[in-house]
Amino acid sequence: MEIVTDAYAIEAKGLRKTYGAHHAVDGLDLTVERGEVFALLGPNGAGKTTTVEMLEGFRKRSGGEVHVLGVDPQRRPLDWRSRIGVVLQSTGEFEELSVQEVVQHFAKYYPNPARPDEVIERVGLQAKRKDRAKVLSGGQRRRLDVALGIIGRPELLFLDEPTTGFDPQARREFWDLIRDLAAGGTTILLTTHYLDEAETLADRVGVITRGRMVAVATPATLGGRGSAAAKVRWTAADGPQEHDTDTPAKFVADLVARFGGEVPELTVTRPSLEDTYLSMIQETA
Ligand SMILES: Nc1ncnc2c1ncn2[C@@H]1O[C@H](COP(=O)(O)OP(=O)(O)OP(=O)(O)O)[C@@H](O)[C@H]1O
Repeated sequence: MEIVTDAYAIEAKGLRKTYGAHHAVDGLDLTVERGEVFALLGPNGAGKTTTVEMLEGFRKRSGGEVHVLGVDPQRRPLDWRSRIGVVLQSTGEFEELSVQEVVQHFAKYYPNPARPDEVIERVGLQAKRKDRAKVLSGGQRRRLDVALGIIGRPELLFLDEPTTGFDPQARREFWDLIRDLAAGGTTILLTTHYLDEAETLADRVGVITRGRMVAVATPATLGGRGSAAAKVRWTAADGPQEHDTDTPAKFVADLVARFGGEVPELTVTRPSLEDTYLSMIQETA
């Protein structure tokens, strides 16, 4: 089927990458709407980075059709590259330059860059402006990577495991930054192993196993999660109790009536995104 070129930020059909006999990406389909935040999930070695690097134009595909902002990424025209921001899994360049110098240097590659000082502040590195890149901690280095990804005001931002090594507060601050960018209309494709990150940030998630997209849904509905039975837990005279039900409100109302008031240690839960993801991965393994 012919791809309609400019309707989506990303459209890939039957995407393939083989290394010798190994099918790292094996006929993967992916559509990302403009303005959407899309998270790619999947176990180690599933093919997420290979997919993202083919979409960025850094790796040649072995097969399939791809359009990113209406362009075949393998062509990588200059004006297209300036519309895209990339945060790779790890970078180790420019060790001797200061944070400010690195960001200023990268700003020069773009026709309409953001102000370097503003970007440094947005990623929370203002106190480290004058420090050389090589003395930054792992999490600070990652923030610098993110700064370089957004300095060109990209329409589409690729983030490969962006918050690995972040402390909890830095992760929250990063999430705020991503929400800001998304609110400003930036399309974002990220890979992550943190299910809470996917749940908080993503409009939709896609699960990749063995080079194939096995599910695409909103975080709330992945794997039938939205309609899964609720688990009610409480403590009775003879110890902890639990019960699975499709009608938790009615079940809890009956419990309250039975107890004649408060039910000790009452909780009602649905499967977390992590529960759903893990059972999905086991099924397709
Ligand atoms: N240059 C390469 N040569 C040969 N095999 C490769 C190459 N790059 C990746 N692979 C293989 O392709 C598969 C997919 O790797 P990829 O890095 O895309 O996985 P991933 O889903 O990003 O994993 P992770 O979550 O660990 O980052 C793996 O089996 C990997 O060993």
